[in-house]
Amino acid sequence: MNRKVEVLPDLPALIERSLSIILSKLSEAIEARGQFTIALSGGSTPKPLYEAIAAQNLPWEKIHVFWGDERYVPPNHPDSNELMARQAWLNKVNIPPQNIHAMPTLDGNPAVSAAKHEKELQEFFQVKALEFPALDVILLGMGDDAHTASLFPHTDALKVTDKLVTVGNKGDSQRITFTYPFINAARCVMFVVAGANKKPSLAQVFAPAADNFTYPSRLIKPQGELLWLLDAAAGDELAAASV
Ligand SMILES: O=C(O)[C@H](O)[C@@H](O)[C@H](O)[C@H](O)COP(=O)(O)O
Repeated sequence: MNRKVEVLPDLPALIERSLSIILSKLSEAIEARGQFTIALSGGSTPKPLYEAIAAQNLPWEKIHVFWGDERYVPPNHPDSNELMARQAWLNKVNIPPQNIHAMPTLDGNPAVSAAKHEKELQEFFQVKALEFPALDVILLGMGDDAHTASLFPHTDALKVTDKLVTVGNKGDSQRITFTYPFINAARCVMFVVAGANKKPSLAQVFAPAADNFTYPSRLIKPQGELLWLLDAAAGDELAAASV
C-alpha cells in the first residue's frame, strides 16, 4: 500500500486538488486502457467536486461512473447519492446513459439489489465470483464515526470478504455498499475529507493500533495508491505529525 496524505488550506483548495488528481488518473486510464472507471461517494463533501468535473471538457463516452455506496431509497429521493451526482454533474454532460452504473434500489430488498449489482459489475468487468476487478479510482468520504462508503462500525458488512457488493446499515437505514476487499482492489482510492468534526476519527484511523471494526476506514488498504486529501480543519494535526 502506497499511502499519501495531503492537507489543503480549505475546502475550495481540497476540491481543486481532488479534481486535478482525478483528471490526471482519467487521462492515464484512457491512454492505457481506453476507458476510465470511477466510483463516487455520497454525502455532502463531494458535491462541489462533482460540479467541478461537470465543467470540464472530457471524453464522456470513455468514462464509466459507479457508486461505492447508496442509500436504499428510490433514485429520486432527496437522500439518494445517485440523485446528488446526477444533479451536480451527470445531468449536465453528454455521458452515455449506459455509462452510468447506478446501484439498484427498487427491488424492495437490499440483499436482492446487492446481488443484482454484483452480477452487473461482474459482467461489466468480465470477472467471475471471488475475483475483485480494479476500478481506476474509488472516491471515498469518511463519517465522523470513521465509517466509509456504507461500511459502518460493528456491522455485518465489515465481515463480507467474498463479494463485491453487500448490504450496509446505518442504524435502521438500509444501504448497499462496496465491500472493503473490492475497494482495496482499486488502482487508486481517494479519501476526500473536510471538517474539524472528522479529526477525532482521523486520529484513530491513522493510529498505529486501533480496532478496525470500530474505525472501518482502517480497513481500506488498497494494493494500489491510497490518497488522503484533507482540508486543514480535518487534517492539520496529521500534517504536523508527519513532518
Ligand atoms: O452515502 C454516504 O453518506 C457516503 O458515501 C458516506 O460514506 C459519506 O462519504 C460520509 O458519511 C461522509 O459524508 P460527508 O461528506 O457528508 O461528511
